[in-house]
Amino acid sequence: MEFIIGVDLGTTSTKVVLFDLEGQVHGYANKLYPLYQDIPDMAEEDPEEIFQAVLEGVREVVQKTDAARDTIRAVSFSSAMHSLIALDKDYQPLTRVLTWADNRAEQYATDLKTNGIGQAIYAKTGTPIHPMAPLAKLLWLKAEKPTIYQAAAHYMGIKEYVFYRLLGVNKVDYSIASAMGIFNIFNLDWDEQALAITGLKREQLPTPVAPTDYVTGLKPEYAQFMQLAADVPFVFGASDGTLSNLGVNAIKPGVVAVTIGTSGAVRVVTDKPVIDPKGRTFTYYLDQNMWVVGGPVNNGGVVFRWARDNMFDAEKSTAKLLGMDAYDLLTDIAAKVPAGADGLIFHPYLGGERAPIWDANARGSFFGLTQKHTRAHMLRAVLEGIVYNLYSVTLALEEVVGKPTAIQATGGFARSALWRQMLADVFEQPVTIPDSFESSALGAAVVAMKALGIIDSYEIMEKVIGTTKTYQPEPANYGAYRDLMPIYIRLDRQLKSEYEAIADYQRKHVNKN
Ligand SMILES: Nc1ncnc2c1ncn2[C@@H]1O[C@H](COP(=O)(O)OP(=O)(O)O)[C@@H](O)[C@H]1O
Ligand SMILES: O=C(CO)[C@@H](O)[C@H](O)COP(=O)(O)O
Repeated sequence: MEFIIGVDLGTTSTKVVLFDLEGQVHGYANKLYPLYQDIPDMAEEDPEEIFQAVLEGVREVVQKTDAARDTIRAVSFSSAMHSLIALDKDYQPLTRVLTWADNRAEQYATDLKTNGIGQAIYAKTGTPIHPMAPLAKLLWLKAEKPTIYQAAAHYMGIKEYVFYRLLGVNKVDYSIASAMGIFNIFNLDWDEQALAITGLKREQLPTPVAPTDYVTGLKPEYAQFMQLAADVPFVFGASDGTLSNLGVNAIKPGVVAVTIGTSGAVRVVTDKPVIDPKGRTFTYYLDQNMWVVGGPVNNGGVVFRWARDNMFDAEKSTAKLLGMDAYDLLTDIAAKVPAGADGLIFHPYLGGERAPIWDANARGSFFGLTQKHTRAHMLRAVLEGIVYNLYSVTLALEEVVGKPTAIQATGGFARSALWRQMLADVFEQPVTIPDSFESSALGAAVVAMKALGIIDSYEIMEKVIGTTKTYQPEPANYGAYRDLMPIYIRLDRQLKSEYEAIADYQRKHVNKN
């Protein structure tokens, strides 16, 4: 039997999955690392920790399974988008990884929006103007970290860094490049205007290549450590979001992929870039004539993680004693509360928010608290709030690409039966979820199949997606959501004017160092 390894560089962990050529999973490793958020708006990762996670994850998967090293046809990559590392002339990092969740470049994104340059650049790059993107991060480095900016000979994202360390190449796939805010999606090259305003020379950036491009020449020490043949092809692959659409087979018109990982997103594939006159949606490259259009949210599973770590310490310890995953224990607790959390509404904007409100100053809140509400209600409201938010993104996306005909979902949230059902209930539409929810890693493996000529089109997804389950909306639940959703959306608008004030307060008074 032959295998392909799919590696997904996520925000808080790297997943390594061993697939056979039919898409069946034969091995899995998940290596966690911290997201450093020491001060408000900061969200960094350590490139070395991620590199080690890749080495150890691949080694574990190869060792644990009976995959002899010569049966591995390729290693292919998926990666979180928008990451940026500045490096010196010897390719030594001068910064940690600035991630999509890092909002420190907020002012530079706002300036671009107000002076009109932003809209012009968005129309060519397809990346919404926002601190998430390297475009704004570069302007922030230039203005606020001049020593680093002056010393930086190279800039790259985390996937490019991993490739550079493993194979000594400096290339970026079109998909990751198209999420940087400085890449012209119409000629698949760096955008001159974006280079001019950031002051970058194209030599400072990796060479753009197709996701199906690959290289060989793994450095001997890493080949030995990961127990891989030195000539195994490393396929560049693409971004996690675009690959996730491929991995859940949401590639036909109208089929929407909803992801809740650390972040979240709602996406649909189109045959050409779609530019929203209001600048609210992204268009990222997946393949020739395949573009992924959608809205990203900051506040996906990371908000459940916050609730677990800050409100449920005792339950975390109990879960540990019982040998259970704390998330499972917590979703059991939330399941005991009725749909709608007895009228408690939670806005999940702990990390500011991108789609649908595009406001980095947005902050979270509970609304409707009474004496009746318990921590269990708050927990259920947290899970519901994350889904309400994604539903509002879907409504906004409808304006740009039309109504969804089917919904496929994926991401860490899919481990919870309660959360899966909640998605179908809030959306009031059947939701299909593959049993194997590592859809970005599967997408990466399928890109490798195309790269190696094993398949010639992505039509194969129908077969390799494996077993799926469809969740039907439950009438006993969706009545509550129908009533609460309009209140959630109205509140959103009413709170808007206060977000800036509270965010300003926090920037001035909370953890200033
Ligand atoms: N058993 C579980 N039940 C519910 N949610 C879970 C469970 N395990 C993980 N999650 C959610 O999935 C999120 C991680 O998603 P995942 O897609 O694995 O991560 P990444 O964004 O790093 O790729 C966590 O923050 C958590 O909210
Ligand atoms: O934020 C986005 C895209 O805008 C995400 O697609 C990131 O790329 C991170 O993904 P996860 O780690 O949350 O899965």
